[in-house]
Amino acid sequence: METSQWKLPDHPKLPKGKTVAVVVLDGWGEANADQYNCIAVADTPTMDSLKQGAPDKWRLVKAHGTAVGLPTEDDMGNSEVGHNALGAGRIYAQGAKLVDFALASGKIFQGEGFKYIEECLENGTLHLIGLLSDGGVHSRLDQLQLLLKGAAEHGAKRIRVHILTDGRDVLDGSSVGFVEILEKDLEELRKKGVDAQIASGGGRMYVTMDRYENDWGVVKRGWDAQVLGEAPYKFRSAVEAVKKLREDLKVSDQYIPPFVIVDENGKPVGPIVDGDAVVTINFRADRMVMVAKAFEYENFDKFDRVRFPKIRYAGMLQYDGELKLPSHYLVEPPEIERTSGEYLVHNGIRTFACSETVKFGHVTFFWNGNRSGYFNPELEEYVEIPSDSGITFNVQPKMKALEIAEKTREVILSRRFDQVRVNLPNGDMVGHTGDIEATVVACKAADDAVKMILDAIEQVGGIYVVTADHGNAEDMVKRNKSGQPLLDKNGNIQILTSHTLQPVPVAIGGPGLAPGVRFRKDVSKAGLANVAATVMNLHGFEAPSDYEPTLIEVIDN
Ligand SMILES: O=C(O)[C@H](O)COP(=O)(O)O
Ligand SMILES: [Mn+2]
Ligand SMILES: [Mn+2]
Repeated sequence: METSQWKLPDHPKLPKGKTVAVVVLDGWGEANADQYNCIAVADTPTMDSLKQGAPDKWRLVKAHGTAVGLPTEDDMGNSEVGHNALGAGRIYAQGAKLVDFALASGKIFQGEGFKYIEECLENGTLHLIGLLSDGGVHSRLDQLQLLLKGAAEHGAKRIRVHILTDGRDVLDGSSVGFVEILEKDLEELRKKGVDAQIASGGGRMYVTMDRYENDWGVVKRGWDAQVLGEAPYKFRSAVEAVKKLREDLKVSDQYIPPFVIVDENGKPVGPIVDGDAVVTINFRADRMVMVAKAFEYENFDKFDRVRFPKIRYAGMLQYDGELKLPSHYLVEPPEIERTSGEYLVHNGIRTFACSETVKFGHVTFFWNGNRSGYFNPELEEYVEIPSDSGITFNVQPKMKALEIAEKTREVILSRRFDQVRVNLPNGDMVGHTGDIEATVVACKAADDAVKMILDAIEQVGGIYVVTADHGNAEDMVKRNKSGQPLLDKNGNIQILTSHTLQPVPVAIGGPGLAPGVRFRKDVSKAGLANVAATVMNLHGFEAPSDYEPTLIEVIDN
């Protein structure tokens, strides 16, 4: 786009030059207070005081389902679609939906990506690697089932599936059932003469699915099992593997150690070798970028791959548009362009973004439409506070909230930036562990961090926008349709480790907020995508006309 096309019109009423802090509390939804609502249980005076501003300065917006480009209203929100919507200001059909379309129409098998791997199907093995659940956040089992069927119809003679068990976007313990369903499908394929089997597995948080280069050891464990056929545990069947490892090691689905499936002679059934095809079946980007690098890059120094087989590799989607990674993929990713961050930088807004490693890409990569890197390094600075690695965050529920807030405060007080954007991960990362007590501590830590940031905004006469990307910590129990907690067969409540369908708050304020600014009453169906235009207004600009409408209006006093 030409420089002149990036120019945003001045807002008729709102001034420029105010520091705007945009704070995203990850996994912070709104729900009725009870003992499983960790936000309500926690001491959160700052967020409570923002709520007092309703309806003019505090409101709820939708953060799940079609409001963020997901297939149905039963789809919970997630960080990718949430931050995409917050940053892009428009609703894009997201990966989950695009893959559904491509499979339903059969176009997936006509595209460049499938044609590329198809060449290996005659003589090589097709390996499918990915998250095995119906969570719909990173992947979906029904999509894998359709891909398996279609691949066999298009000539795959030997298929190996490398599973990653979930328990994070779905209930812990549900992985056994998903493996059983997959095994049935593979058996059907075998009856049709396709040599199809599960070859390896492991829990998603311990094997393969690391993100933002927090811990390459995770990807290495996956590589060893999937490519080299080496793992500390060997089983004849994946159902047995998952059941036994859960029981013997007392681990949850997310943390099952790597295992390989072996034949009657103890030989791994499916290492990846020269001439094979590999497809990573997840549509979501963040936790696939690292493994994609391992499969795609000739020069790679993150761990010793031992063997780098000559394969044809494709992603379900292209995971990083800037790096063009991977170079082959089955489905075109959403083309998220002209994000608010890019516009604002073109209009001279000096931008700072910060989180700790586990969410760093959320306020940079996802915010900017799945694009890594700066738009203009002279105007932007992105700071990553290193996360602890190798731990589950219930043992450190405060995570790096204090460090993020301190850095943000320092940057606000320096007045070097016009927009200061942060993600506070606690409610989400600790919520995913299912540890209710720790999640309460996490929510308080996030609230403390918000306070520090708002205090700094107060000092510089700035403006704040506090919001969240989807729910998590506000509901930690699986419920029936009438909202009652569900019990398992032993009478214990079923802990909900996943996100929720709840709306999230948006709060505005600060001494720099022009008098007369308040939330409009006429955008009742607002979602996260309405936040971008709102933030642009607070910087003194009108949003582009195709953006979702702003949430605010200015009343003449
Ligand atoms: O990747 C994860 O950790 C979960 O599947 C979703 O969490 P996020 O969408 O908040 O990152
Ligand atoms: Mn999130
Ligand atoms: Mn999450």
